[in-house]
Amino acid sequence: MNPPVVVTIAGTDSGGAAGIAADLTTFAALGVHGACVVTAVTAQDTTGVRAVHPVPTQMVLAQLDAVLDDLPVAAIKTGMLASPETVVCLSTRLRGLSGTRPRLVVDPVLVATSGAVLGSAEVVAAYREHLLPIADVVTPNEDEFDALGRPDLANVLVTRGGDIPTTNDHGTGCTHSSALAAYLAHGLDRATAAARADAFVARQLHLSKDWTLGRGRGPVAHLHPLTPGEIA
Ligand SMILES: Nc1ncnc2c1ncn2[C@@H]1O[C@H](COP(=O)(O)OP(=O)(O)O)[C@@H](O)[C@H]1O
Ligand SMILES: Cc1ncc(COP(=O)(O)O)c(N)n1
Repeated sequence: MNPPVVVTIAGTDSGGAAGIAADLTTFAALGVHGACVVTAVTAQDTTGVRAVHPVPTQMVLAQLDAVLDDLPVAAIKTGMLASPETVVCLSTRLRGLSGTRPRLVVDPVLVATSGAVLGSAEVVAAYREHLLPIADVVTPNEDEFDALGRPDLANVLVTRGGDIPTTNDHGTGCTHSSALAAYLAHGLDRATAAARADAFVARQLHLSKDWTLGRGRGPVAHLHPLTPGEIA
């Protein structure tokens, strides 16, 4: 039987903690086929974001069209969108989809765990006007919820850390929204999918809580360890 297909529309993180790396590894863990549309390349590590190179909006749309024209997409997750043009054009493309619309999870990546601002005021305005209204679920953290002007919308699910003591939490927001999209693609309702996504992130945070990778906020684990004999 075919696995459900989920697309992430997001940026890369050279440190492998957040963005596309987090999304595709989460999809693989949760039994969905992951496709990816890259919106920006970041030079980033556990201590912060050094540089951002946005992918031109036409190239973002070309990637998305290639996926949507060929694969039966059950769900889409958006992460870092990098430019207001990308937010607006993407929203128009998604709104115009015919047939059964994929479930849409919008993680409005505006502030990184390191504190770096990843979305300008123009990006915020474009989210509010174009993307939030068509999402099934929007998953801002507290800072992003504030940046968006605390929208009073039924589809907004504000995420708030948790009680696992760890500094290895870089990539948790991406992992959480990807897990939510994967569970929706499997057909779960929103409340169940959200609860399962919380549990999935907690499991991964447990795996990485004692790691000492990098000098800053280390990565949440993307591993799903096989037994030692299966690995090497
Ligand atoms: N320390 C933690 N303990 C348990 N769960 C956590 C922790 N940090 C994050 N999570 C889980 O990850 C989700 C996203 O976390 P959040 O800190 O809001 O993400 P980000 O700030 O990276 O966007 C939370 O809703 C929660 O389910
Ligand atoms: C490319 C990219 N996408 C998203 C995030 C946010 O992730 P986090 O909130 O865990 O820093 C990030 N730092 N980089």
